[in-house]
Amino acid sequence: MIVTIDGVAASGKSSVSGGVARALGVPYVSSGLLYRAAALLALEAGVDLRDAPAVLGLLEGRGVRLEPLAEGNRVWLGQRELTADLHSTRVDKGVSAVAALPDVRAWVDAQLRLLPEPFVAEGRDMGTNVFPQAQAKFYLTASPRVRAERRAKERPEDIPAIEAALTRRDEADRRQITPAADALVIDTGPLDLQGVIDVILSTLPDCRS
Ligand SMILES: Nc1ncnc2c1ncn2[C@@H]1O[C@H](COP(=O)(O)OP(=O)(O)O)[C@@H](O)[C@H]1O
Ligand SMILES: Nc1ccn([C@H]2C[C@H](O)[C@@H](COP(=O)(O)OP(=O)(O)O)O2)c(=O)n1
Repeated sequence: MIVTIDGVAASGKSSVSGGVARALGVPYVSSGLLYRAAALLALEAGVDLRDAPAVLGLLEGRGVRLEPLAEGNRVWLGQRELTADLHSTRVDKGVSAVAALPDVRAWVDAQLRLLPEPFVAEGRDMGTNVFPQAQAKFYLTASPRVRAERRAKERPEDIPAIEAALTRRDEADRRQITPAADALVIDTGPLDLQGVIDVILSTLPDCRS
């Protein structure tokens, strides 16, 4: 069983996926962390974020691995854990450039398709491109202001700066942010986290374990 939860930046994908996955008793898979790892490695190596062969070389040559645990995803570079470094403002700024590279997307997709079912997968194109066969698909939205207010609790910048950066990233990611035709689109603006999780679980009665 695969459930996909896609959506725009800071719409609640990873928190909601974690809650849904816990309720189902399965792991969740945070695909964006692999794009974030690609950006972090390129930034650390001083590689141009648009240089596909160089970025791919960093990913393939150095053993980047996603560990999709039920309690939270971790990313490893050999023995070094990258997880804590993946949500910095500089990675936020650089990640769309590496995510636009078709070779990097193909590498991420291949990693994800190797994972054993069942799981909840979250990102941008889980329901459209990576797991079109998923049993249930959701797409989370919220206005840039609502998302910025949520993110302001996790980032040092103020709400207008975060809102501007989110809007820029929506624009940069626009190719990847089309909901699957068979996804249920949920505006999370009026809902709290548990409210979103409950909407999803209420449509999944047969998938509960
Ligand atoms: N429906 C919601 N109501 C209030 N806060 C939320 C909601 N969904 C997510 N959040 C909070 O917003 C922030 C961004 O959520 P996150 O799951 O990281 O989003 P994404 O994975 O889409 O970037 C987190 O601090 C999270 O707790
Ligand atoms: N399946 C995916 C997941 C993420 N991406 C890209 C788009 C985003 O700008 C970055 C980071 O994604 P992530 O889900 O971690 O970012 P947010 O938490 O939504 O801010 O990666 C993608 O292109 N395809």
